[in-house]
Amino acid sequence: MPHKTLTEILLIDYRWIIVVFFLLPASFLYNLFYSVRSKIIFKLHSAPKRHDAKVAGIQKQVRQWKESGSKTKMCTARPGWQTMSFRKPMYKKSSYQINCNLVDVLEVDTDRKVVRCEPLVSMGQLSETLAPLGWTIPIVPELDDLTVGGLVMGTGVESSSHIYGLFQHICLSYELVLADGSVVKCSETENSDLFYAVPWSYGTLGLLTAVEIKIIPASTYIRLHYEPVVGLQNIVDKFESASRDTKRNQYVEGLLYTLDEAVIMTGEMVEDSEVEPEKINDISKWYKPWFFVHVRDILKRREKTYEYIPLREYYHRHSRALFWEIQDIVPFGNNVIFRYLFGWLLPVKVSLLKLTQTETVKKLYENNHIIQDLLVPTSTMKKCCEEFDRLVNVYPVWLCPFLLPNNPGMLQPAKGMESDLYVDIGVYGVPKGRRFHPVDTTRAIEDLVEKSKGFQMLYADTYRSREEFRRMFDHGLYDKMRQKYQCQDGFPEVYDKVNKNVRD
Ligand SMILES: Cc1cc2nc3c(=O)[nH]c(=O)nc-3n(C[C@H](O)[C@H](O)[C@H](O)COP(=O)(O)OP(=O)(O)OC[C@H]3O[C@@H](n4cnc5c(N)ncnc54)[C@H](O)[C@@H]3O)c2cc1C
Ligand SMILES: NC(=O)C1=CN([C@@H]2O[C@H](COP(=O)(O)OP(=O)(O)OC[C@H]3O[C@@H](n4cnc5c(N)ncnc54)[C@H](OP(=O)(O)O)[C@@H]3O)[C@@H](O)[C@H]2O)C=CC1
Ligand SMILES: CC(C)=CCC[C@@H](C)[C@H]1CC[C@H]2C3=C(CC[C@]12C)[C@@]1(C)CC[C@H](O)C[C@@H]1CC3
Repeated sequence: MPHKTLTEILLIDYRWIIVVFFLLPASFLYNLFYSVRSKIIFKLHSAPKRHDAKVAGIQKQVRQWKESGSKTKMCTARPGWQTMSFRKPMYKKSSYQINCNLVDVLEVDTDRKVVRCEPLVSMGQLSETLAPLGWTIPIVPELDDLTVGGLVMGTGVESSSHIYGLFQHICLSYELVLADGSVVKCSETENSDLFYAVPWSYGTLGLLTAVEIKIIPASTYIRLHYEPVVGLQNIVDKFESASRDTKRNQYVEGLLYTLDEAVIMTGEMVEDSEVEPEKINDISKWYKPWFFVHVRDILKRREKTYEYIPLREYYHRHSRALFWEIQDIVPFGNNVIFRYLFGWLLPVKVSLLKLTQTETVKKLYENNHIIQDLLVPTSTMKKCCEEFDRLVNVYPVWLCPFLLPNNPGMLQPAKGMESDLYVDIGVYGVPKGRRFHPVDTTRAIEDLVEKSKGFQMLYADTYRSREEFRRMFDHGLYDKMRQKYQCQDGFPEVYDKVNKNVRD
């Protein structure tokens, strides 16, 4: 690397100074402000009254776009640095941006078992609203700042997905503003073709304005069992059998620490009366070790054990360490002194990290880092883990099972007519293999995923060509919906929003 300036040294080698002294306090204040605001708005019940006016505002903007000659395509005005992806979308600059300031939980209907919310509601905000009422959505993707809109239009997966499927599968209806400015509601029974086409459409069929999501009763604690397993075949067998045992295991997750060693975690909600107080672990308390370190210690001790974790803390267990990505930015972040002094300021907001990363840091990540989630049938899990080990050799690896039902839409299960059990293999970190090349290696991984009849999560870089992309994702229904709702002028195709050339 050429000679670095003092500013570069500060921004790359000592990025933690910026993070610890500026970004952490800023994240804390930001979260505090919005948490208080969200509570007040929810208590006042003012959001539902304002929702229709806000939707009318979006319709007005779409009509203005039409009147201005529909020259460029539309997208939301949410700035690229705020999104939960390593990249900034470049198409935003040249698109007609529609301001969708829809940030509130609208209604919790415990009779119908539904929560209705606006698309910018975050997972942290939603779990914080529902938990005190004794309810939860069945799948809570773990990073606090993931939004309902992003998870519907992209996808969401969590350790309860082996029962409930992906985030789209717990959604009951969507309200959208279409390219002609009209508002439409779709569900399994109303405009069902549109309902099935919306997930993975990345805002290219319409602008999402509200989502109804199923809710289930929530306990205060979950009992989490940790089982260290040695040998890849044993790991795969244990993971698969745990995932298929949906009666016993409400939550299943694996952390693979080497190709041969993993901890498989299974959990269930428990009544307060079942909780053994001496076995409670408040894992998100500021002085506690990061979750993946806690689990690694259990692996080192080869200790089969269990503990009781407050439900919200379990849901957001990977937020504080951004899975394990924060260790590259604040290497001493898990040190006990740091945790006691600054731990309470975590998690740092991904959006602020993105906003303050310099071009050099971005290039460093681009060339020496991988962030990918590969969704493959569990029958191919062993082969995929072996190949990812050969290609990138990054650990820990996140293993999260999910059920893929045979619904119409972009994702078709490998087995054709039947729903299938899949696994999300998440590789995040610095590849140790000397052979790593950002494009060639990612393409090799993508080829393997395609051969395995799997899918790539699209918040991450994709180097597929348009044809390869269309082979991975079934565009049959999507193309029909784009025609039916005259999207050609209004919105780009999914590929034109997610391919590497339109992301910086
Ligand atoms: C662009 C953008 C715009 C937004 N606009 C709005 C808006 O206008 N209105 C709005 O309401 N929200 C908005 N949000 C969402 C908001 O900023 C936050 O993401 C959200 O409110 C944070 O909620 P949280 O309490 O879960 O987060 P945190 O800051 O993590 O938590 C707050 C409190 O919960 C505790 N806590 C954290 N994790 C756990 C856990 N696992 N278990 C138990 N306790 C825990 C903490 O100790 C803390 O006391 C916006 C987000 C974005 C990205
Ligand atoms: N556990 C998990 O499941 C995790 C999931 N993720 C991924 O992160 C992404 C979500 O991140 P987040 O920051 O919340 O979302 P983003 O802002 O990244 O939005 C994702 C896509 O959804 C579109 N979109 C969002 N809101 C609307 C709306 N109201 N109307 C129309 N289109 C909309 C965006 O369109 P536009 O470009 O026009 O704004 C964009 O194409 C998903 O892709 C998800 O798969 C990441 C980490 C963990
Ligand atoms: C559980 C699933 C499905 C995905 C988890 C993905 C996360 C690990 C990544 C999503 C966005 C990523 C970003 C970073 C680290 C990894 C993620 C949190 C950075 C914070 C890394 C440092 C850069 O400077 C900014 C990145 C922003 C996005």
